[in-house]
Amino acid sequence: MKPQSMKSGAPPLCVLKFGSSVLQCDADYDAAAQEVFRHVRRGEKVIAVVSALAGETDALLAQGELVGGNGATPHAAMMARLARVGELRSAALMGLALGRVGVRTAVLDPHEIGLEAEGDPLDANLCGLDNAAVAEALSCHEVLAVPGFTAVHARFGAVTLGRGGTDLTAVFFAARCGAARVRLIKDVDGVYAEDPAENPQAERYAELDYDAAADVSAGLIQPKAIAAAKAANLVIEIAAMGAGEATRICAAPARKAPARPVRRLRVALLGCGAVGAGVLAHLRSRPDLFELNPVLVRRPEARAHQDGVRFTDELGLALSGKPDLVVELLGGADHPAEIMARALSGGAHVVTANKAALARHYDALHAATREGAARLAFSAAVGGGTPILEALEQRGGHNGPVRIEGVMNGTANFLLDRLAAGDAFDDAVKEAQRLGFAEADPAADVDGHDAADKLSLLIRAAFGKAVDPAGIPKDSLAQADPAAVKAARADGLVFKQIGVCELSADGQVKAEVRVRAVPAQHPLAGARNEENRFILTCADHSVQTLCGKGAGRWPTAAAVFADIMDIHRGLSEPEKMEFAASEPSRAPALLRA
Ligand SMILES: NC(=O)c1ccc[n+]([C@@H]2O[C@H](COP(=O)([O-])OP(=O)(O)OC[C@H]3O[C@@H](n4cnc5c(N)ncnc54)[C@H](O)[C@@H]3O)[C@@H](O)[C@H]2O)c1
Ligand SMILES: N[C@@H](CCO)C(=O)O
Repeated sequence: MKPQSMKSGAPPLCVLKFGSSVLQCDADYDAAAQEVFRHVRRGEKVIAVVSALAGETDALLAQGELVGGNGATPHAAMMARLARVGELRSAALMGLALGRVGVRTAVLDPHEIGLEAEGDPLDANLCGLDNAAVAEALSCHEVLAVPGFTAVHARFGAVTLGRGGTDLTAVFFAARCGAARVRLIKDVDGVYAEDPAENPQAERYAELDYDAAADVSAGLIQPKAIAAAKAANLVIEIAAMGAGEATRICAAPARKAPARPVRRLRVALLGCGAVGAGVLAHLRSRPDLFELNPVLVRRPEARAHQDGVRFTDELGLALSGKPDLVVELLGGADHPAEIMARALSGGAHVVTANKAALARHYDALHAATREGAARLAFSAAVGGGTPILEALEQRGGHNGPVRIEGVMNGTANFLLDRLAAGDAFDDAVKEAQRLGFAEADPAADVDGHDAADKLSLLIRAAFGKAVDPAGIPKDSLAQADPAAVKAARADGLVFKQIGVCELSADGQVKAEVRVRAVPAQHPLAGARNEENRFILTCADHSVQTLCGKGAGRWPTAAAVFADIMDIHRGLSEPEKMEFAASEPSRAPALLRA
């Protein structure tokens, strides 16, 4: 296979393959989306190659056998058409799961990207890909989700690539598109000398060469995929969902990985509202990694029983037993800041989405991280599921950002959209509250305070300067005339709440939150509903635009949980830190003492 790199200067491309061993039920698409999001927030573009849900291909083949076999030999090409249905469905489900998080995703079937195969209809080999179609999809989406296992055949139409063929699809995409990484995600954390299900003492490889991998990984990796990787001199990683470490299959002698028991972190979750409930669901999906303290809520008696989850209204109980990690999702500013500072100086790591507390108590919280040698992570505090803080970290240093302009409050954007559609202001506010976008006091959204808090965090991250959010001039949406907002459409204008901050050559920072009409072609004009959009301008005049869902349970919980997983990986897998150093930068909001 001849690699054809994506355009130079483009973000690194990563191919992730999700096999049936990690797609056991519908809820697993959520975990897979979280895994994809982890790479997206590092600034990578992702091709997600998916298998069918576990058991689905067998069920389809059995059905085909019953209908077309039954004493006769079923028609191979017909069987291939039937067998691929599970993957087509799975790619669409993956797209839906990513859409919930707010990651811009294209789902394309083989005929839409010229993915061609030749040979036996049930055991075909890949031979062609329309690189331009892939590049186009990735130019306006962060993720391209494609079905594995199936391709287009000149004679038979649709064919399949043999059992385990999704591995081959992933390797083929990586080789043809010049991916920086191809990771096959399995239900084991790498390749072992023997099947660890049969021998729990079996040793895991850190690295091994293609031929040795083909010998020991029968049943785990499709042999055709290993051969294709060898021919393309491509490193394949075999890893578990959420893991940092992987077995690397490459042209290197075999090397075993040191045994490293996975550490379960004790987590104190404070707050179980719009965001907290989403984070609780994520934490509960990984009982192997997290042990939950009683969750802090206002009315524990009103909580429906959830297996294994206890609720409390006592802060002391929620923080009992020296938790490793405190997740603060209460809202408010001063009280949560006090709780976080105490936890940090006591050595617990903290993850929060609370921009109000961070903007007001930034220095005190950072002093506490140093005191307790703990980490404070807050990716969700700006942009919700839009990784703007990560992008700033990645673009830091010489020629870093000098101007940031954006739609950074999802509720305000939602309200302006509703006004433009003719809805009444109060009804629109109620709807934003129902959807979990608005702050406990929606005046924070309406009057620009929330956007000002976010600007102050962006200014810290981009320019390293302290700006009091109270001193940032702001317009209130309440002053916008609903009739004018609605009428603007006819003139090709769209009203937006826009936050801007700019660093001048003499080191001064200017910031403001304005409600103004912009032309429909303006890059911020297209932000719909709770979407956030940011335009970063760097000192070298390069411009980057980021989009995503800026508010709501799932996008925000995804960012919070991604911070939690980063902390877990950092604590459990020291080797990962070395590994990460050669990768694009990690979450910026992850501060280390
Ligand atoms: N909702 C979003 O889209 C979003 C996005 C990004 C950041 N955030 C931030 O995340 C945090 C949580 O937001 P949310 O939307 O989930 O708010 P929410 O009001 O839905 O949830 C907060 C929960 O904490 C509980 N709580 C507050 N104080 C408490 C106390 N002293 N004891 C026990 N329970 C208490 C509340 O009863 C509520 O259930 C806020 O800081 C918010 O600014 C929210
Ligand atoms: N209320 C905030 C939540 C996300 O920070 C918003 O609507 O943007």
